[in-house]
Amino acid sequence: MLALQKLRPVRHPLVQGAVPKSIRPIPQFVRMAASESATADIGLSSVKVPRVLTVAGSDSGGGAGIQADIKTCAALGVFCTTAITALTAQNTIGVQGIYPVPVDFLAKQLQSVLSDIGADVVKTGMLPSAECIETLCSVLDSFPVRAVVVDPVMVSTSGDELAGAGILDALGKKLLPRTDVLTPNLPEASKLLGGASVTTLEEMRKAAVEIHKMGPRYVLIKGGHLSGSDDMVDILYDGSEMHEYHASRIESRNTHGTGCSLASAIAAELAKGSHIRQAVQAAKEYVKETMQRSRELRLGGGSQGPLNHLHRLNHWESLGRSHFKPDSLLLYAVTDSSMNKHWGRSTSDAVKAVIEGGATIVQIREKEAESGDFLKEAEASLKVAREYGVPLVINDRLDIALACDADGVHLGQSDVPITRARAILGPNKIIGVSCKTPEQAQRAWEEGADYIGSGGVYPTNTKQNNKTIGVEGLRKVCEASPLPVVAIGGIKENNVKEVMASPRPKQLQGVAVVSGLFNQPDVQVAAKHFRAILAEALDESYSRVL
Ligand SMILES: Nc1ncnc2c1ncn2[C@@H]1O[C@H](COP(=O)(O)OP(=O)(O)O)[C@@H](O)[C@H]1O
Ligand SMILES: Cc1ncc(COP(=O)(O)O)c(N)n1
Ligand SMILES: [Mg+2]
Repeated sequence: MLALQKLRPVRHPLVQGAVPKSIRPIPQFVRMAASESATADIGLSSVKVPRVLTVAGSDSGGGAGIQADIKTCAALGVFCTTAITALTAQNTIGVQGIYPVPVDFLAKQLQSVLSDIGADVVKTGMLPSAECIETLCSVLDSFPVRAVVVDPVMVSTSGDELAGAGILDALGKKLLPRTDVLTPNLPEASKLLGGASVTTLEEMRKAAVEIHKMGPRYVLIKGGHLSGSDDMVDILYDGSEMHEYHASRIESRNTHGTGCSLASAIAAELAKGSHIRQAVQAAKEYVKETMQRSRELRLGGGSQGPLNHLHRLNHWESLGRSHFKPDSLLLYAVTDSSMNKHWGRSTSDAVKAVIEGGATIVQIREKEAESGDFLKEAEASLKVAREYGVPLVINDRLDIALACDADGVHLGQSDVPITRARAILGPNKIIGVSCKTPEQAQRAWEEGADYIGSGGVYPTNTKQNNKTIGVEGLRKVCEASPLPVVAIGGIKENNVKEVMASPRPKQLQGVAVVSGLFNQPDVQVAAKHFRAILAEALDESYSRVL
């Protein structure tokens, strides 16, 4: 039984002297306030849940605004109430419309929450007008809270204006003196300083000192807009000391709402009782982890994708690929009909033998055959692969892949664009892409590929004028995106271990082999050899880790 905590008397405007008519509370609030003390009298225990009230705009796209605040608070174990200042129509492309909420209705929302549930910390986001700021300040005077975190949202990451002219004056005169933590991004810091340049670390430090003079107890200048820097550093200034919070830049299209999420995470940590510097550190960690876990999220077609705030509760990235398992890239058999003809076997026989030897995925690759023959070969091979439950993809030819309902397709850089292939094949087919460079890998990921084939790692004669990238080039491609990677090009029994040696990029899943499997008298035995060598290579790296 929780010890009955002495409930703070509800400080209600009616007992606090005159309150401007525009925000005089409606009588029933008085009853609700009284009921809280009634509960205390009959001894009901109550768990003291940390509470944040967010006063911000609604982002229809779900990534920023009160949506980001609610999810961030939920992820951090804090109860979040809301007072909506504006509705916005926005998505991953930008802001298409803003509808400010009438300020008297903003006042009603604030009173409803603060006169009943109350708040430990208030966090503000989009405040579209000076009247909105004045209304908030009046209510804060009547319902004081432990801390006020202000994210001075004026320009969204997508570059859209989110606050009307004239709010700077109200912000400076009314809200900043009531602010405990102010969290401007670089464009917002510049706006607060009348357009001064805030684009370097040194200028961030100077801005923190100048903005601190406007009244906030702490200023946190966020460095997410630092261009050309791999260090996403934020600077916290308390009037005497500067504290820097560093993080490596995370390459991701999903950065919408990062600022809102950082500020609401700070508010949540303060509500849980952290000191400001601990709160900022914890919030920075949360945003970094959330960005990392959101990289693979693909929602919307614009460049401003949302974060997966509740990534600790769900693992969408694996859901997104239920049709494809990265470890199926372990031994990737690429058929070659001329080799199979040379050894007197059909492609489907070769497919059966290589799967029985341990191949984990098969690619039917035909550069010469007529479409009709290619389709027949693909259908016969697919039938075999389906019997063993091994995925089978078609090289280059989207039409053949569609015609035989293959499990997917493998595209070269000059083939049908990934987005078109995805639009045609749908979300449940496998799309692999050949990539030689980090840029190609980044693009493959952003456009929705499931895996990357990278090489040629070694010189090969199964593909004409194929630039060799070496193990180093392979690793650069691996590290450029979260996509699983299979190494290809001149892979033989005697160099598999070099390719798979540890420390190995976590994206590298296996090797693709052509002549090492099919220019052999016995395909099944060849596949078994590759599987044995891979097992040693993986075991070695595992044992080395141990
Ligand atoms: N690409 C990135 N990689 C790592 N951290 C980032 C990245 N972009 C922003 N951040 C961090 O996210 C937080 C929000 O910063 P920022 O994006 O500048 O705010 P806003 O969303 O208001 O523009 C800061 O802690 C910043 O350092
Ligand atoms: C309703 C609303 N509030 C805030 C932001 C800023 O979000 P960000 O700058 O992180 O994209 C936004 N885009 N929409
Ligand atoms: Mg941002």
